[in-house]
Amino acid sequence: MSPDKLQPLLIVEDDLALQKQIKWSLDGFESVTAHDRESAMAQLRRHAPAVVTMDLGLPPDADSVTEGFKLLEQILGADPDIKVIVLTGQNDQSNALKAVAMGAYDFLAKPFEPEVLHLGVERAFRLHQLQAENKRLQAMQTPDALAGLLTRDPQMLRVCRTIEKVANTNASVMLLGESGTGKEVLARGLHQQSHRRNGKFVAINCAAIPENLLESELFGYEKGAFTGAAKTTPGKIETAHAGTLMLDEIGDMPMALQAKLLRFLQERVVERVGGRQEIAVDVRIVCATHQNLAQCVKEGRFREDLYYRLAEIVVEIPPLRARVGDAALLAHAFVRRFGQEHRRNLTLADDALRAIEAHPWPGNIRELENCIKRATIMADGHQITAEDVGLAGADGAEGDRSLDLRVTREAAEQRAVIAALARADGTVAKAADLLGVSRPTLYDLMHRLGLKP
Ligand SMILES: Nc1ncnc2c1ncn2[C@@H]1O[C@H](COP(=O)(O)OP(=O)(O)OP(=O)(O)O)[C@@H](O)[C@H]1O
Repeated sequence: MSPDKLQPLLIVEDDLALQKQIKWSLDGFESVTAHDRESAMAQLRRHAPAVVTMDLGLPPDADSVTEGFKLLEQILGADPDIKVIVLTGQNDQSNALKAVAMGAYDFLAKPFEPEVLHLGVERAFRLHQLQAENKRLQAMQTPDALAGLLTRDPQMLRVCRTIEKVANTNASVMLLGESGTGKEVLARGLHQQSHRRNGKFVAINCAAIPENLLESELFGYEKGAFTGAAKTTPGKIETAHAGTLMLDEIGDMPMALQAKLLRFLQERVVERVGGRQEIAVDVRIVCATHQNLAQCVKEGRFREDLYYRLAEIVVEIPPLRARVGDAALLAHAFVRRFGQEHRRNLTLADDALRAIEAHPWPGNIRELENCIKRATIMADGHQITAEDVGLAGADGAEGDRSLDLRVTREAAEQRAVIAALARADGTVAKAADLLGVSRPTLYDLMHRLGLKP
């Protein structure tokens, strides 16, 4: 099923005779029409066209191009992938060029040959379809370095894409997410994906180390710098030279050390405790926290200047309860992993799956992992039951986000397909049964939604 078959052409033209003529010359395409900016935007919301042809001179002032340019801006603001073909007056090349500079796909001077218009529209549809296909394919892939990270949730897949995109830059990355959401997995993935960095991945948990030791852990110390400093020891920053340093729970870093870290980020040199020599270090910093750092800044518990140094790219990681279908997907994977470890062939019973899907998982993936580990030990037979996972049912009521029927319908379809595939552990025939559709229909849906089994 091609999405462009569902996405029509929108013809915006205030001269009704000309509108008819354009529609007629493009009768091979499914089309809808509009005569001014307001009706064009209403049609855009209703039909999500892939291609738009538009006149620049639109009412209330059809002799000027003001409304046309406003409309062009609004269309591309709503969806930059829409291909807009601008129809201009005979000697209006400057406006045509301005439209293209604003992002229009092409222009055509009136009066135009119907065949030329037909060809332009056809090419625009083809390009739109190719780009959409490309996007779908990209969205389907979790980057190799993140191969251990399981997800089918669109928001989490976007997080993976961001990690992949920023990997080969030097930008500092801040990972924000609840405990157990996979911040360390992502930080390691970022490091592995970064081909420029052939040094080590070094992680330090700022909350787990007593304040007086954190400085020497980070910056290292010279022999004799303090009692017990028996030999010169490089710090974590130095150890991560040419690699990546992960500062976990950065929100817990004491103020005095925040100042020292800021100095390092500005000057990119470290001085070991008790040392006088400045050592240049090239390191990519990834920090993570479950705290609301912006709030910590407001409350004066975290330095604002350090925050901006660290937060060049901020990545928000959704909690497990907000990821569509991931609880079941991960549960199946953990059952396989722990089953193999214990040499047992185990599967999840339906009641266990339903309990897993309904649970809010405050401890996120780590909690789920532990829960399945325990359940694989508790299970008597080949099936893990709801009792083995030890979860009380909960209702997963959700807030309603959008009232746009098309968007809501598509979102509902996507959630149902992802959830069915997850519950069926990727078996398409079983997922089709759960959804009450045929297998080919499900394949079509998966293709359209960019989902793999
Ligand atoms: N998407 C995922 N697929 C598979 N395993 C995952 C995924 N996300 C996290 N895990 C696993 O869950 C556990 C917790 O992940 P991780 O330590 O990265 O979380 P975290 O956010 O850094 O937690 P904390 O804030 O408590 O340090 C790890 O064992 C990790 O391998």
